[in-house]
Amino acid sequence: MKHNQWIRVALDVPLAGPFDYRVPESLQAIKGQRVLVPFGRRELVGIVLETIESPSYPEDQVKDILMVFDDLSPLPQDWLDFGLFAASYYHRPVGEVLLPAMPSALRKPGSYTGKLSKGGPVARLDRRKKTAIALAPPEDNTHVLNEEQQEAVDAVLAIKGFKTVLLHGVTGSGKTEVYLHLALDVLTKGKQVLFLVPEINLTPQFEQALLARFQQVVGLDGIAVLHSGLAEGERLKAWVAIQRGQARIVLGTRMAIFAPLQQAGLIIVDEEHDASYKQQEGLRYSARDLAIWRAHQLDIPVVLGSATPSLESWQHANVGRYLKLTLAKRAKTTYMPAIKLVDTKQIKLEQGFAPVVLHAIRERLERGEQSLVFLNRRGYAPVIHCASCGWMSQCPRCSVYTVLHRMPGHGNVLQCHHCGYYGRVPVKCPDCGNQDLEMLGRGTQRVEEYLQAAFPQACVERIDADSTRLKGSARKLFDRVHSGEIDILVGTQMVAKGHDFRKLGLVCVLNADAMLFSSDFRAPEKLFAQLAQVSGRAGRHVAGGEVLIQTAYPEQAVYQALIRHDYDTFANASLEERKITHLPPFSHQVLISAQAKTVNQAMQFLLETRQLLASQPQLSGFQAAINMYDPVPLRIVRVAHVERAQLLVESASRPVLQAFLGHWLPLVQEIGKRHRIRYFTEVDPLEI
Ligand SMILES: Nc1ncnc2c1ncn2[C@@H]1O[C@H](COP(=O)(O)OP(=O)(O)OP(=O)(O)O)[C@@H](O)[C@H]1O
Ligand SMILES: [Zn+2]
Repeated sequence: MKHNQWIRVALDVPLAGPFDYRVPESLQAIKGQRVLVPFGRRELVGIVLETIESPSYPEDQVKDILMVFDDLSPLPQDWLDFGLFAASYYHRPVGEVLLPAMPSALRKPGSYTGKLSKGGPVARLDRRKKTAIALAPPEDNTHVLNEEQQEAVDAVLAIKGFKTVLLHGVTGSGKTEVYLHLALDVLTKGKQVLFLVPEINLTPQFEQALLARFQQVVGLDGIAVLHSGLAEGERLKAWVAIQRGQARIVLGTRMAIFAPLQQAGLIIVDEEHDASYKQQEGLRYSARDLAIWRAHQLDIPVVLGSATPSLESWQHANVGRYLKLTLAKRAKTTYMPAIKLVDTKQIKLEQGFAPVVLHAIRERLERGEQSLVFLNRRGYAPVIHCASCGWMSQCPRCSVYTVLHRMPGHGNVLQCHHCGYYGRVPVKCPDCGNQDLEMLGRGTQRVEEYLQAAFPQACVERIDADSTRLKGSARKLFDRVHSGEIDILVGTQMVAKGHDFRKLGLVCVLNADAMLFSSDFRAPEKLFAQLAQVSGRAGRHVAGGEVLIQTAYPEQAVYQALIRHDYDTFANASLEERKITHLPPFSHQVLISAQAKTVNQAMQFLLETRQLLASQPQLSGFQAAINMYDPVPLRIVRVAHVERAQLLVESASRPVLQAFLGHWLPLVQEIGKRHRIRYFTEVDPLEI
């Protein structure tokens, strides 16, 4: 047999490639294997994409690969194809998709070369003593499915091959139980289940449920968890178990969509509407959208679950492209919580609280029930201000205010939520010398402090990005909520979704209006989802759940739909508006965001790229079908001394938009090089 001499390799470098190499006689390299190659002055790990007849540049310039790693079986063809699809859809080099998907130990040259490598990371992992001790599985509370749940399970099990299912179940309707029943069926057929959740904080709750239900079926090593909070070794262990087919259930956040599954039978995407499925840097992918492509590729069903589906998914279900299944009732209490609007125009607030809200918290305390105070703003106060001259605490690097934080042991600091800047709190106004600086507004820290003072007998805790910075601290806090130890919980969106708190009777929402007048066309959709989710934490196990939303605009449609628990009407009306205004899901969008020293430079670059549509003959065919908006500065124009502007491109047809990008983006890249400007491309942006 002829020695296959030439291979094409995916490398994690920001260049288009292709990268071709020679395989010396002494080595064998096949598709899907990882290889060590020289690249410039460095050595890199790459993935063999294919063997080729001849390289795409002169043979004498082609270098030899240095090593082949065969400590794992080659990555499967369908995994490579999946990466190639994602790369082409999001217009990124394939190496930037495939390599970052893997644990770093498998793509670092250092883990295979040098004295300490000892046969590479997989061998080291295998040699390590198996420490997994079979603990008794956690208590399982399997439920007999109610009628709605049973119908949903039956409908999914009847599917042959690929189908997207939208499971629209109100909060607390028992979607998890449906997922678990589906998973059991798939596992008994010997297939794998991929289970995506939006947030790391939700993984322990689901991991417990999966262990309880399936540890006997698949063994302790049969469940692998993948998320960005894992230590490197844990991530490697999970990856190896998945690629070897030992892990039967893969639970993870968005990154888990790139798991090298061996025999997948079902993909589940819980809280499919959640923006956390969108990666906001590097490869800006949507794990929800990729899950649908992956299921299609593997010819298996994919279940998207939500109480408040994204309007994209809702529209697909309305026209019959997705199978819509509904859970209209709560599983335990059968009652939805009563949602009431507290009109703040009429009343004087006490530290941001309406008297009825404080009264309601007191009542729940007396009954031994928990209350959740939801406020999407962390820190102590959003800004400090001088009443005599109007000075405000502005970030020196960004066009935003710095937020006052109380740092235990460090006193007060001003912190920028955009660039990470820290500064001292001035003792007097830097402009006029006035010594009475005021705090404006309130964040979670200030609310926590006030509630503790107002209810000294209660256990008040705060869950937000600050209180959970240390590894494991979020889990501890959530455990304390579940155990009932915490009486009043103050939290940001971290606590709003997915959690099944048993003793929580009351939810209070403080600053909902902040999102009401955003320029983003998705703002009402997001607000409805967020409020419905946080409301859904109330009264899941006890009757009499109540939600109090403080607002100065109770007549707004989004609030009116919310108090009636009427997602359907809200979603359909929103879709009508989107249709008239040609917005997604009735059009498809791509965003180019440019960053420069001055916003003018960024705008100039975008204007030039915009003009290509009219000036380049090869783009003229697209003029009728592509709509380009005027470039605009971002709402927060400067972050860390960099100014930003964006250009939105739109088309009614996804394939036309994709074809256009294929022609246009290489020209954009040339202009970018000429202007020496940093920019990124985002297909299907969620925030505009
Ligand atoms: N058939 C059933 N009978 C009784 N209780 C059930 C049944 N199914 C589920 N439950 C219980 O109902 C509660 C809510 O279920 P679950 O957390 O799955 O809701 P969910 O639909 O995921 O809600 P959310 O969208 O708010 O996350 C859980 O405590 C669960 O154990
Ligand atoms: Zn800043």
